[in-house]
Amino acid sequence: MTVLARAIDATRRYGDVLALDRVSLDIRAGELIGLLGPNGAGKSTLINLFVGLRRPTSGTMELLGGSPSDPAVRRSIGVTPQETGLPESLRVGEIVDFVSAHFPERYGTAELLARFGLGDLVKRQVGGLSGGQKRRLAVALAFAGRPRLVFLDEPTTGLDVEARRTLWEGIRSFHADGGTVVLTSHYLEEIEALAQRVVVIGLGRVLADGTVQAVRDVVGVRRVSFAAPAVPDLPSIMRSSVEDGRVHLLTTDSDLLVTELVRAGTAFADLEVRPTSLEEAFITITSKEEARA
Ligand SMILES: Nc1ncnc2c1ncn2[C@@H]1O[C@H](COP(=O)(O)OP(=O)(O)OP(=O)(O)O)[C@@H](O)[C@H]1O
Repeated sequence: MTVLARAIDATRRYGDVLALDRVSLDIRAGELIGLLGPNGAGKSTLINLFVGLRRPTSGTMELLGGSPSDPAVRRSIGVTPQETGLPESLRVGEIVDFVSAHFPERYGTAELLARFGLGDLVKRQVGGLSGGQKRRLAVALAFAGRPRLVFLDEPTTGLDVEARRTLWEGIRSFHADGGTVVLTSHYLEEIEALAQRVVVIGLGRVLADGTVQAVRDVVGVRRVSFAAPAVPDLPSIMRSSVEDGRVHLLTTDSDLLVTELVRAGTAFADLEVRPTSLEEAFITITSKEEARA
């Protein structure tokens, strides 16, 4: 399969901060890739290197057979950064026309807006849009030049459920037409809904790269908590803490942990088992990585 973009041993430092640590990654034509990771993991930095907004401190980035710093190469990609500012006094249709005019190929304004559920807003001034509508417009603009490859940094931040689904439909239809998409998200649910391939980033490194199912197994950590006087010492506990008299245990196998608790005769009350937040799962995974490093 054709490789559209490639990171080869890419490292990026900001002063003392090592934001990306020798990342190698291929983005192949037709893929819909989710970059998943906690705050500060390095997702935006990786996107910024791919689209030529930053250069790697060491290593190489390739984009569409050339360099991301070449404007001619960048004309074939679309990008929505994490934060965008749109001119408030322009109308939605005018902004789409303005952005599209920079590209040799483009969607019709009405078609592009319809794809992202913004068809009724073509005459509306941007200043009069809701936050969610502005975000959808910013994402739609990444597609204005009929790109081969689109990078979306947290495209659905601030959107309600319905707006999020409309946006997903727009992304899916671009992908169904043969487009390639790389998007970042904190939400496992979003990645599951959209992506076939998930790349988990933590501490500037690729911690997992595979199908959604494979990665779900990686982050399949559960939190078992209960009231007890002391933290038990059991093999299936990955990490433990005590807060206000409650013991919190992280484990990949909550059934086994509860069995072990009972077998060990641990006195516990008010048992609760729930999925960890992605953040908690990542803390566990990345701390395991740190211990290994
Ligand atoms: N311009 C900068 N100057 C200094 N440090 C930076 C800069 N940009 C990013 N960093 C640092 O690099 C690390 C990676 O940041 P990055 O924005 O790539 O992470 P992220 O995974 O996109 O996070 P988030 O999910 O919060 O957007 C963080 O520690 C961040 O503080």
